[in-house]
Amino acid sequence: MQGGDEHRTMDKLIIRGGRRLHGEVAISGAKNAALPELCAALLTAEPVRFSNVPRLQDVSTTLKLLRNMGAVAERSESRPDEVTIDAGPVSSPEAPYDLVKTMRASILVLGPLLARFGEATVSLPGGCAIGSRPVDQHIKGLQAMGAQISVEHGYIIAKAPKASGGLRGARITTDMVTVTGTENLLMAATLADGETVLENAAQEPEIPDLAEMLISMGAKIEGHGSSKIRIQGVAQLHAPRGGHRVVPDRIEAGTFLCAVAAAGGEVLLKHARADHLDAVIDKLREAGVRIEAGSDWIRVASDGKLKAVGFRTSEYPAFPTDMQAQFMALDCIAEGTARVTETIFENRFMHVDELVRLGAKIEVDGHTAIVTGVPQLSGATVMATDLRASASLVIAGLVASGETLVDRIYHLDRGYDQMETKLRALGADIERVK
Ligand SMILES: CC(=O)N[C@H]1[C@@H](OP(=O)(O)OP(=O)(O)OC[C@H]2O[C@@H](n3ccc(=O)[nH]c3=O)[C@H](O)[C@@H]2O)O[C@H](CO)[C@@H](O)[C@@H]1O
Ligand SMILES: C=C(OP(=O)(O)O)C(=O)O
Repeated sequence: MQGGDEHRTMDKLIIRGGRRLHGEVAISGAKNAALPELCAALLTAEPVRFSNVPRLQDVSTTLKLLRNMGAVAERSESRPDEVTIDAGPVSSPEAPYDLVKTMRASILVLGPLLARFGEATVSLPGGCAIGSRPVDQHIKGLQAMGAQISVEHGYIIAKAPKASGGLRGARITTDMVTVTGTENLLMAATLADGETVLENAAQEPEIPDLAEMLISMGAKIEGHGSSKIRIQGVAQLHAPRGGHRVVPDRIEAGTFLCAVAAAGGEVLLKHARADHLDAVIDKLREAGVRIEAGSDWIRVASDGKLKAVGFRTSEYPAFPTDMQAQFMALDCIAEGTARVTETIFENRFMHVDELVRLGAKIEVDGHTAIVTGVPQLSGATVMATDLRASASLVIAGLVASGETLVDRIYHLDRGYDQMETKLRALGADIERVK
């Protein structure tokens, strides 16, 4: 899937490897919480204030999408982590292909639009480098709530007219655990008539964060953070009193942990939630990385000498698929052999060929990659293929000898808030070139 403004699509990163990382880095708000939460502002006619919103291309795309529908969506100039969305004036509950194609999370407007306006027309999200990513479970769940849904000319056309009672509560068991599917149905259910029970719900920390925001808007929700969420629909929602603060990004934090583990050094991650990263931290410790943590900080220290550690991605609280590529970069330079199995997405090993260009030894057999550590990677030109693949190549570049040029970093800009600036402040030799 493509992403990024025209002027940034050509940007590249040049990394000269071999520097240790030292100092402090502030972790930003979570992309995967901010995106559904910005969409949740569609559920009320009152202006919603957000803080700790990361500066990401995906956030800009979401704001653009909301404005396209008639909302007033602005980032504060004086406090750039603050965003206000006034969906009062929304006149056109439509998400066109041009905006949706760059970001799969735009499907998250479907539930809120249908719940508040009784209709929504949302383009099917485009294909993506990590697998086919259908949205059948979102559609199935909304149909169970009484929506009439058809797919015409690439658009999901959904109707649940208020005059005929709108959405109604239902018991929904999704075929698999789906993060954005759970979020879409959760948001839709807040304004449905009666009780909705979501079984097999996703438990990723971004879901309780969204649920807490919805509760502060007047929604009645129980069980969020477990696999069974119960929602009693209410007639209308208001803006969260005092605004909503986006939870810290556990994947950005995990990426910095891996960067320090690989490059060596000692770094304090501020505003980072170790309790959302248990599986990753366990594996890092197994690899020989030293980690201490408090309620909102993590300290990581590494001498760069790592043991290869195998892992298997799965739903939260197990090892996240969004950390698979970054951790694989560590295994590439560790001692021994590791078995990495991807169970969430069908095609999420696109970084393998690029890591191999840097000298890594990896064999892929179906959903499993066997990684044999090598003593040293060597810099080369590589191409980012998706968001986390890009981060994996940056980590590899930090330890490779000589110069690594990472092309197509618009993928990185979708989901990392000023990654190269943060790395440079820690001592990395990294620069963005146009
Ligand atoms: C914006 C956001 O939060 N993105 C995250 C979200 O993506 P996203 O919510 O898209 O991922 P899902 O949890 O929905 O996908 C899990 C699996 O279910 C399949 N599936 C999903 C829905 C559906 O209707 N039908 C279906 O077959 C998918 O193809 C995939 O194989 O969770 C993923 C899994 O943790 C993360 O990698 C993404 O970073
Ligand atoms: C796959 C990811 O995001 P998205 O669902 O937005 O494509 C990700 O954050 O790694």
